[in-house]
Amino acid sequence: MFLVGLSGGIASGKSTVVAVLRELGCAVIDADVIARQVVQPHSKAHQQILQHFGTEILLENGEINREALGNIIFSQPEKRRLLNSITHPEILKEMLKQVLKYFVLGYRYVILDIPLLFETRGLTRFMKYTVLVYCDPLTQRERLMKRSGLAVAEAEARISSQLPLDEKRKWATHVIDNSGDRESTRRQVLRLHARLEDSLDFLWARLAVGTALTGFGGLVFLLIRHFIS
Ligand SMILES: Nc1ncnc2c1ncn2[C@@H]1O[C@H](COP(=O)(O)OP(=O)(O)OP(=O)(O)O)[C@@H](O)[C@H]1O
Repeated sequence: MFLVGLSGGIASGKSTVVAVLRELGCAVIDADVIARQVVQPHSKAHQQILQHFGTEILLENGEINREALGNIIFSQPEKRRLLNSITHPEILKEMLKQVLKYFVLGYRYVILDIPLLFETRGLTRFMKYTVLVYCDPLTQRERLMKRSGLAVAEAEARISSQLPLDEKRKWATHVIDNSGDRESTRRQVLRLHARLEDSLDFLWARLAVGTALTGFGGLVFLLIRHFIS
């Protein structure tokens, strides 16, 4: 099995692409969903966040007020680092669990949908391939304005607060251009899926685990034979 990182920019079409991949039966791990799960009440991260940020960042139902927390870390970089040091290990642990689940289930590849994949260089090291869901700047702005009911200036401000898609494009091994209609995007996703399914890269992980299990089994066998003889 191998890992494929997927990312894009605001309103570039990640959800649209992921919907097609899920429809094809692909294994997709959504980092955003996991980031929400790991801070649910009674979790380790929830308790640590409370310890460091106080009860004022709680909603009435006990959940973390993401907007309030977002405002704090936006203006205080050291708080952002603190929050990341609490949540990132938990997110990675959960992702790893899900990757293992899909490995056991026999999937050839797993897609990790990670919003800041290209900004977090350390992560791309673990990906065999990286996919950028691209959209030309004008279309991206138009779709964002329509979807979120924003004025031109607001949409531009949100887009320019991110690393430009043309910059991310340089880092991606595959690009899905979602500037056209949905059908064109769908065709590109089908082609990409076919290529990834046909790739023999998945064999390396199976071979490595197979070799390790055989080695471990052999060791156990030798130990048993040693102790009963
Ligand atoms: N090919 C397309 N043609 C027309 N509209 C599209 C197309 N792709 C996406 N859209 C629309 O553009 C908007 C953004 O798409 P989508 O939600 O897939 O992007 P996203 O990258 O997941 O966004 P975000 O990360 O900001 O939530 C949505 O309203 C969606 O319906």
